[in-house]
Amino acid sequence: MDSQALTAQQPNSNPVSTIVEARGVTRDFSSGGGVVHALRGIDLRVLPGEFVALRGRSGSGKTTLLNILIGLDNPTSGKVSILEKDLSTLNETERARLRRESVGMMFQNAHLFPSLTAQENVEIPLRLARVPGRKRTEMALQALEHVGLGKRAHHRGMELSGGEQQRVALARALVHKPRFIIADEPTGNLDSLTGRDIIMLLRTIAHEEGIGMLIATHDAVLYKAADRVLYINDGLVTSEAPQE
Ligand SMILES: Nc1ncnc2c1ncn2[C@@H]1O[C@H](COP(=O)(O)OP(=O)(O)OP(=O)(O)O)[C@@H](O)[C@H]1O
Repeated sequence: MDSQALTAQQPNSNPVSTIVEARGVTRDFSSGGGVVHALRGIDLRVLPGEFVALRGRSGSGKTTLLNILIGLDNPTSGKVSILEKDLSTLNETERARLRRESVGMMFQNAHLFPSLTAQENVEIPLRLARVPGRKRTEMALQALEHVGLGKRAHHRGMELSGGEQQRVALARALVHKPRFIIADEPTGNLDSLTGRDIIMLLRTIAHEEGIGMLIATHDAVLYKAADRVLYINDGLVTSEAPQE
């Protein structure tokens, strides 16, 4: 492994008590001559090994919050830390590096390259982190084994079922051994049984590997499986369901 790939793994070994924290986070957008207060003072914390669901209606601010929590967008006010590092103290390059090294992401769509094999898809973040070829292959195969897809490693994205594609996406999110996984509706395109398998897999991995996971979802199975459910309503997060 080259020196850059080695440095890429170092932050993942520091012990921390908090994976991600938001304090007083607001986000205003200018829109049509007015201002939209998308987030209105959000406080939350995800601890190592916690599997947390984020529940909220369309337009409640989930995507805005997720983007801010991984430093893809800036809050209007308030503070966000990942692995106890205040994101406002990092420049764009440092944030991108923190994401590459410590954050895994999943979405409703697996976003695989259809003509690449499962293994090649999982190797993509390792290529970005400049992990050399043989090590890359070893890590990708290990991640695919981990999600129960060792036997599909050489199948192309387009030859896999929806559930298998989402497992490949999970292997890709896990391959660089992140500390924080953020997911936006990861079971949204799956039938309920396949969705349940993915949820249980995510939960087991969070608990066994101490990865903090925050999953925005409308999936009732996920609310039940979660260690905690956070509710987002009109730009505010609470631990109690809001009054309908
Ligand atoms: N770039 C933007 N400019 C103006 N308003 C925005 C922008 N992005 C989001 N908003 C507004 O902020 C609020 C929260 O949007 P957000 O996309 O975070 O909601 P969401 O909970 O993710 O919704 P969904 O579940 O439908 O994806 C909405 O009122 C939205 O219209």
